[in-house]
Amino acid sequence: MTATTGTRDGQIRIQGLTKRFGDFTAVDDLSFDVEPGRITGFLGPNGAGKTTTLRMLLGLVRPTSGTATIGGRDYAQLPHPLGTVGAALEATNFHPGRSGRDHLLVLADTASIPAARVDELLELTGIPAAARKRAGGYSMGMRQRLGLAAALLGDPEVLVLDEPANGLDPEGIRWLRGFLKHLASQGKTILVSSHLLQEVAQTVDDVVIIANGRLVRAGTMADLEGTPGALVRTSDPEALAGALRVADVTSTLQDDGALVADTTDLRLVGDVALRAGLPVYGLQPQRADLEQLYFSLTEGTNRNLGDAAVAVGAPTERDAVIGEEGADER
Ligand SMILES: Nc1ncnc2c1ncn2[C@@H]1O[C@H](COP(=O)(O)OP(=O)(O)OP(=O)(O)O)[C@@H](O)[C@H]1O
Repeated sequence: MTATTGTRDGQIRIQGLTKRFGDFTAVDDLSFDVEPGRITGFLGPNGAGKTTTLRMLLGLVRPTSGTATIGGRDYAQLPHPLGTVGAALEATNFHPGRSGRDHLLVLADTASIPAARVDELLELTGIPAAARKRAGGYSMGMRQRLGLAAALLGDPEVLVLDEPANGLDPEGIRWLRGFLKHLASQGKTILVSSHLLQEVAQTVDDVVIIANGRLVRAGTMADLEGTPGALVRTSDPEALAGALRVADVTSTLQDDGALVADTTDLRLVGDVALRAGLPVYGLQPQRADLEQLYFSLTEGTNRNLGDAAVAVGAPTERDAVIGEEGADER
């Protein structure tokens, strides 16, 4: 593959990317861009093809067709891979007898990165003391932080993180959010996968949603959430809709009888109702129901599980699947 034209430094460009395993198409003609200085959520149900896409981007799996480039180059063509892209694909199992710090020191040494950088990153990821203990007893959250520190060793302009919030407690998720926002504010390109839109909704600027290996939505989080409105309940919603129209506010009647006015000005809606002599039983800001929206975009597309399992969110067979990967890639 050759360099793609029209891409900027640090921009990820996925174009017509396809991966077939035998008869099975895991990633199907996928195209999207990921921009520097922004956090992009890469979303899809279990088995949608996120990890396979990330592995192609990182040169770990060969695409059947299409390209996945960073700053216009394939991973294999990057002159300084560690300084260009850092990745944490899954919470790695570190050598149990070695400390996390020693693990990073080995990685740093092979890339001629000074040891001081390791300690700097352990501070940044909040594990300076814990990382001196044997990795055998590390929690999932601890392994996630260590994986993040490893990804940042070469101070890369692009960061690719597969389900980084897995295993983090609420405080850890909050910390991760702030940390990623800080890195994005430095101009880094950050691609974060998750199978839950709500988990990343407060973190990401952009979203790329895939299902069955295909793109179903790409855009800003703000666009996905839509324009916020005001949800109002009254005795005669039709009459209130008419009164709002006179005040230049359009509204939509929901199935449950509530009216959603196309404005964030709750006071205006209350005043209009008062002037129309209508009682207000409830008045609140209305935002998109992200869970419902995400479900409607990806409904029934979990390819790792049967339909019943999708409905109850049962654990996945991903580990077994990933274990098989080597066979195909030899
Ligand atoms: N080596 C392989 N051989 C055969 N099928 C594979 C292989 N690797 C992945 N798959 C299939 O490709 C699909 C996509 O898997 P992938 O791990 O990329 O999904 P994902 O979106 O990352 O899901 P998860 O959230 O569970 O990690 C899965 O349904 C899986 O069964």
